[in-house]
Amino acid sequence: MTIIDGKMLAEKMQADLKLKVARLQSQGIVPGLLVILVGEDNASQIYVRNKARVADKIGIRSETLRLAENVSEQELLNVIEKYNKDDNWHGILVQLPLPNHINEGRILHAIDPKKDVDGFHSYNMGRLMAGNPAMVPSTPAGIVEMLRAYNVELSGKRAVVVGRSNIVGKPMAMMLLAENATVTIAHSKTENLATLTKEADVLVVAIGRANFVTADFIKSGAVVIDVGMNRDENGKLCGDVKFDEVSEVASLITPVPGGVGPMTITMLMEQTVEACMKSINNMTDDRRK
Ligand SMILES: NC(=O)C1=CN([C@@H]2O[C@H](COP(=O)(O)OP(=O)(O)OC[C@H]3O[C@@H](n4cnc5c(N)ncnc54)[C@H](OP(=O)(O)O)[C@@H]3O)[C@@H](O)[C@H]2O)C=CC1
Ligand SMILES: Nc1nc(=O)c2c([nH]1)NC[C@@H]1CN(c3ccc(C(=O)N[C@@H](CCC(=O)O)C(=O)O)cc3)C=[N+]21
Repeated sequence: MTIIDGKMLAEKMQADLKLKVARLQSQGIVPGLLVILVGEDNASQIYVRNKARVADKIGIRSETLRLAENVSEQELLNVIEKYNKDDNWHGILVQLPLPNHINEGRILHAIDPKKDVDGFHSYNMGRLMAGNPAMVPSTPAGIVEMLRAYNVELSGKRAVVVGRSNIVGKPMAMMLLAENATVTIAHSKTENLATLTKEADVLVVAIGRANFVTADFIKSGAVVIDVGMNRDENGKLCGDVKFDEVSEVASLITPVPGGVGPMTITMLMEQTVEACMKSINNMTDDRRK
């Protein structure tokens, strides 16, 4: 069994990105990422801090806009509109979850699809579904990168994705399909879940249930990707997969921490740089017109 080292792969990609950003900087261009955080959710605070740290390391200018828990939907929409128009910011990200009084869909739709570095706008979701992706969600994109780096064959293989959220499960299934895997999506209503997952050559678990997936869910030699970010009964960070026993059955497995998480952040940075480069090209195109 081999442990997929997401942290190391992420650091390697960050080093490449840093060079790319340095080249842009030498032309006087600095990619900018604006993160909007509403309220005081503990986990969100940590993720947002991690994003800012990685952005800084790569040379991306980032700012975290902190809004009060009770900010109105209209105020948040106004803020987004302001940054949509501001050419200094190439990426805009609204950290999820949002407080209940705010309609998440309405907020995500307000972000200019060109600046939607999370890939959550339905325009970008549609592009992914149509097989012509533009901005894509960073978690599944990072997983595809990891599978590629570890030479995991996907074409013709059985892939099972457990979880059907718009930010992980659904886009993950689309990306695996694009790699010619035979894809099944499972969720909380799925019957005989372990029988289904036992057929998977590649199993992606994104449900948010600490240590839910045990060795009896796993086909011998399967590749297991654990997206979960949970706290166990001792408050320790853990995934959706019981690592100790599943790693005995799997051929490749991601750990938590050090697996999917660092890749998520890195892909977000890559899309920010991408958005910046595209915006420059568009400006040049406009001048040519
Ligand atoms: N490492 C990273 O970069 C990231 C980690 N995460 C983590 O991944 C996990 C999932 O996140 P997210 O997709 O946003 O979560 P959501 O809560 O939005 O979705 C969870 C999904 O899991 C399904 N589910 C829940 N319980 C079960 C069960 N017992 N059996 C089968 N399916 C089940 C739900 O089914 P149904 O639809 O029927 O309710 C739902 O589709 C969380 O722990 C989150 O913190 C998330 C994003 C990035
Ligand atoms: N608009 C939006 N975009 C997101 O991408 C987004 C979001 N909202 N809301 C929440 C989820 C969750 N998420 C994680 C990112 C990094 C780690 C990460 O870096 N994890 C580290 C450990 C972190 C720690 O020590 O706590 C690791 O796995 O090694 C985890 C989870 C992004 N999300």
